[in-house]
Amino acid sequence: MRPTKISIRGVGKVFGDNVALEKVDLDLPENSFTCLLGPSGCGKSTLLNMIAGFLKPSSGQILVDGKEVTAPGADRGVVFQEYALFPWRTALDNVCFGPMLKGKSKSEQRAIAMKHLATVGLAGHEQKYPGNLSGGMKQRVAIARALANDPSVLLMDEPFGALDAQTREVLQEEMLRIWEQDRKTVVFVTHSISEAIFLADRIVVMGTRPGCVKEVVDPQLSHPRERTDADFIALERHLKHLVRAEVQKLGVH
Ligand SMILES: Nc1ncnc2c1ncn2[C@@H]1O[C@H](COP(=O)(O)OP(=O)(O)OP(=O)(O)O)[C@@H](O)[C@H]1O
Repeated sequence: MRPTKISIRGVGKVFGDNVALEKVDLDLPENSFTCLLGPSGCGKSTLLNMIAGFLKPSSGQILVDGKEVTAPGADRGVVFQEYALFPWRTALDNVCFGPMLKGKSKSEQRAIAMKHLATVGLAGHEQKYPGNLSGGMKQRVAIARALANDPSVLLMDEPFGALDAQTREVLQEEMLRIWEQDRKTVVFVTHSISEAIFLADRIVVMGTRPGCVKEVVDPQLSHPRERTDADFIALERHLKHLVRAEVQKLGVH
């Protein structure tokens, strides 16, 4: 049994009279790759933002390494769907930003940034500005930027949601390679059932009204996972059924 890295204990979140999440209990082991899957509005981003420390739970608590999360911290790197890069800084300078805030020297910043840009396949593109990078490349920079702080937890909110299908599959493979190399604890929000099965060793299916954990599935499939394998398809069918039931609860068909 791996030690628990992130412990979510009886967590609820209300926004005014909207109960976004109710009584969420989850223990995520160290080095695990968890996907939060579920229909729009079930509270995936809210849960991720609470782990990140951007939002506070209305009830319950979230612990990382046994310590309650009360604010954002460098131990938790975050990657959003909308790249969130500084357009006026080169790829290199975007990635240098975290190490700079940590007080690293210019040469250290550069060495760290070069290393992580190479990890995400962007060696040779360091001096390009975000405006001259494709969506996939921008997201690679965003991942490198998160990795440059050497967080032990990587929180990703639909990071590949804005990419075309082909680029998305390539980045999913890259993400697994990075995770296998680095073994961070990853929490990854997605709408895509196939993305969740491809990536995760734990899939948390969330339900709606109020947002909650509906089922936790640990795909026992070896990597690399093939989307055309019978086991992959069987799990896809099961998850589709679960998610569809939640969508139908919302009256959105
Ligand atoms: N800052 C906020 N203020 C008020 N309500 C909010 C806020 N953030 C989220 N909510 C509400 O909380 C609920 C959960 O939203 P959340 O964005 O976490 O869901 P989600 O599963 O991530 O959805 P999506 O897949 O569409 O991104 C929704 O009803 C949403 O309207």
